Amino acid sequence: MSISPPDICISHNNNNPALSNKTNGMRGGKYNGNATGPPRTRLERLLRERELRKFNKSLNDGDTELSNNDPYSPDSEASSWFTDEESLETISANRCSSDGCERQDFRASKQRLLVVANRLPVSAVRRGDDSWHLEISVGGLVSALLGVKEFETRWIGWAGVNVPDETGQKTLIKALAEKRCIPVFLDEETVHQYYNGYCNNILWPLFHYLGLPQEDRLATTRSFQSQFDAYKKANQLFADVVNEHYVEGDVVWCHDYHLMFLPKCLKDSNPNMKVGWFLHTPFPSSEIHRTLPSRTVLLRTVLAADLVGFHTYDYARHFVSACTRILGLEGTPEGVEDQGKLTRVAAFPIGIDSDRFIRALELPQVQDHMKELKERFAGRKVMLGVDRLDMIKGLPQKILAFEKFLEENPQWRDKVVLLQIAVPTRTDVAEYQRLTSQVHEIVGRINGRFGTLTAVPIHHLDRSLDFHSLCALYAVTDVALVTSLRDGMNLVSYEFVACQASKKGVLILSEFAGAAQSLGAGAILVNPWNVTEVASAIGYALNMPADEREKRHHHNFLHVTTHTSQEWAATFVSELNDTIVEAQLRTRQIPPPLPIEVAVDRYSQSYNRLLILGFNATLTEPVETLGMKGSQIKEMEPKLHPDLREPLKKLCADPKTTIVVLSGSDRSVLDDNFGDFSLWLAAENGMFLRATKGDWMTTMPENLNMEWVDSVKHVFEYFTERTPRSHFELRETSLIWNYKYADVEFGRLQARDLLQHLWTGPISNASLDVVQGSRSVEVRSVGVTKGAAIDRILGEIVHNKGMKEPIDYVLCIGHFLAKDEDIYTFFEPELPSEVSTPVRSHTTPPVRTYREDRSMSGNSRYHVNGDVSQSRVVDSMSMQEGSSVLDLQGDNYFSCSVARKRSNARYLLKSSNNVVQLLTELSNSWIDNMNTEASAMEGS
Ligand SMILES: O=P(O)(O)OC[C@H]1O[C@H](O[C@H]2O[C@H](CO)[C@@H](O)[C@H](O)[C@H]2O)[C@H](O)[C@@H](O)[C@@H]1O
Ligand SMILES: O=c1ccn([C@@H]2O[C@H](COP(=O)(O)OP(=O)(O)O)[C@@H](O)[C@H]2O)c(=O)[nH]1
Repeated sequence: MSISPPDICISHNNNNPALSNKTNGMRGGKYNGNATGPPRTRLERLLRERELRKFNKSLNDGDTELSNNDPYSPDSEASSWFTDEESLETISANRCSSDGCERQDFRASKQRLLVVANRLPVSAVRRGDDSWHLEISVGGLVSALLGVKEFETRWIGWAGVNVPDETGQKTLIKALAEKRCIPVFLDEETVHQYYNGYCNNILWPLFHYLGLPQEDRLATTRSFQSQFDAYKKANQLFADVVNEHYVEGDVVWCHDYHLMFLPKCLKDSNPNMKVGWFLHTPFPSSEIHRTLPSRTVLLRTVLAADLVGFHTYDYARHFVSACTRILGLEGTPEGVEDQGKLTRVAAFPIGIDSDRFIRALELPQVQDHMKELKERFAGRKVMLGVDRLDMIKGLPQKILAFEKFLEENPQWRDKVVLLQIAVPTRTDVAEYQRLTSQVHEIVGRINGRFGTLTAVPIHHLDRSLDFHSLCALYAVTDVALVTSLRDGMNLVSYEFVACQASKKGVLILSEFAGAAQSLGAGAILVNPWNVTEVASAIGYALNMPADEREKRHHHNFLHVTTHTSQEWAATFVSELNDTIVEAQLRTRQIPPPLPIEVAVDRYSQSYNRLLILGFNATLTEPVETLGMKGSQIKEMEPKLHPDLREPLKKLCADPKTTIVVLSGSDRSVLDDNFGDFSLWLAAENGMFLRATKGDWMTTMPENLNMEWVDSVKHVFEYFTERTPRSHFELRETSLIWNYKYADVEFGRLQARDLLQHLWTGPISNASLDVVQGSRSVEVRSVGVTKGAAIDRILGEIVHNKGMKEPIDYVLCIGHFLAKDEDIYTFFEPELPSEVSTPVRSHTTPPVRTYREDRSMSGNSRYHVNGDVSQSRVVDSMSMQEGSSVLDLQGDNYFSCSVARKRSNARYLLKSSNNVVQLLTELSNSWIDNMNTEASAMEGS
């Protein structure tokens, strides 16, 4: 195959093709969106990345063909998992001289990838003081990652051995460097507490639904803290090694439950590092995860990553659910959001390097081995199990099901054999030792029961096989039996399918393995706990007609050969790169932090200031975790932040400052919290107003239609009854159903249902706004927004105070719903007139100017976008004729969102704690000014 030089140029300096706009010239790129411009959406970017990968693959295929005569070729005798990778590098270097620079450029642009996993692909065995033997490690994580060749990869991990001495460490580092591996040295005690203890005795069983250790529960409880400390310490050691080897632009890919702390450790030392985390085991239902004493911290540390991946959609869903239920965070279709920061969560089903298995079957030594096996088991059907000797693999259940099959089908007793490869694993953990004895005991019993002098029904091997023996075994098998009680994916099932192109044997697969979601259509799915069901599946498989076997095999073979480990890694890395691009775009849309000094300085230099303050989440204490804690009842009644009392009092006492608390809450809530301050209260989104010294008055437009209330109330009552811990409030101008203290997910489902009811029923013809908060649904009459109310409120205040000077400073801060953000634009001279809001009905256009107009009648009116506001006519004779009520001189306007990063406000304050700081500084600046003025007076 010849490959013409590509009309594609990948930037040398930029490792991420998604970021390079030079890739646009790609020939035949269907997804460029626009032929020359950069892709605009996330999907466009990802599709283009995919195209690019396909193109790169075609280049690699060219290399493979060229490499057939190469001594390092994967097909050659010298083939090993490492020489595969080395050969690619060698070929690339060799080709440079003959093939010109472009190919060299392509190679140079390979993304550097740091794979960080507890286990290195090789385990080290010490042969002497300075000599080491390296053995391939067994397990799906290693198999899959060794298939990944598209990147310039370094692997960081533990070599499975304690190396206390300096000579040993130095020589091992050198030996591993040849395999592109970098060791993390863990001492014996750390391995005991971190790996055997916390990882394999606590997290592993829990994530596989086996619960926390039951036996010797007290001892486990006592040792929990020390094991967890060791876990954190080990994760930090991994982070230290990553930091040592990290080069800017690298992608750091952390793997598995051993390293849940790692993303946080890495981001703490370098927030710009691209960090992904992938879990190879299941992530259990949040109900299981909730039992873990360190449940909160482990979720938080993982969320520090940019991208979090799982084998299946179910695991991803469970993780998001744990984050919403346990951390009280927002779960979105893209991932988990915390204060505007998104951690993307998605499913990336792993695969195998299928070509490697298919090619291996052609090798003479594999063919010879297959021949031997066929002769050895001639006249008998071969059933195969290949598992690490782990309780999650359901070995006792598998063997018992086979026993039942033999019991019920005597005609098969001398016609079938079960070959079970049981690879010893985690042998220092007591649970695994017990399992080994149990399996041996059952196998012995069955062989004694059904064996003859010349043959036994079960051949059980307590060891691992080399790659070629395994391939031969897969190829001669009639029925593979995978009965995991839970399994992240299970690559053995994939490998079996890859090796069955000629035999087309049957796969019996546990429905609790991740692989059931991808190979379920071709396999016979079973519940491994149901021994009777598995026994009858064995019978069905052994008797299956050839055409059915072929169909089933074909289906799975297609999947295994297209969803490869290369594809898996490339997709993950590409999405990780894109997540960074996306985060940068999002960051650009977030308002900058409020420059508090400037805001205070301008405040102190102005003469007639207006402060508009929201209440909930602005003047109240921040609530860290919603929905899980015992203090919910207290939180249900919003209370003024205690640290705000003093500054607020001082500000109220300043004659140059007018304060309005503008809230969605009803009047009694504002009365309770602010009754003893001297300020203005605007309740129910500004529909009611009072100076604290006076009575409530309404600012409601006169023709507000409230006929809808009863019918909406019925719907709200219905949903409140059916959603524990939800409640609704009936206000004069709106109805709000709140599920902030209910189960978040159930609340959200109910909210969806409720909206459906409303839109198809009571409000289908009414002129209403339906405003969806993050945990609430509010129905309001059209025109009930804070922005719409502010002109009426302002009119009243100007009139009431007899203001003579225009307002020359406005500070407007709140945690307002998008619908109410029209308050910001009311004062904003620059913004475009369209404000996006998540409501159905038309919103009042934002107001650009606010000025008195006496030309229409004897009374003054306020201009709204050039039109005259119909809502209120104010007699403000006190203001000079024709003059503006507002004179903000451009920069004396500070609109500020509290904790909502997606906002039209000019600035952002992180939480109400920052509001405390701001108002304290404002109040002090006034006192400072007074003191200065007093001493000036004294001086004169
Ligand atoms: O390193 P060990 O403690 O000896 O254990 C071996 C590996 O076991 C687990 O493998 C998982 O990863 C596979 C590939 O994604 C998946 O198919 C399988 O279902 C999982 O059990 C473990 O997650 C790895 O970290 C271990 O290295
Ligand atoms: O004697 C053996 C038995 C198994 N394996 C490999 O171990 C991995 C097992 O992965 P799987 O995902 O099935 O389960 P895990 O052991 O990772 O839980 C597969 O790639 C097997 O090829 C091996 O190399 N030699």
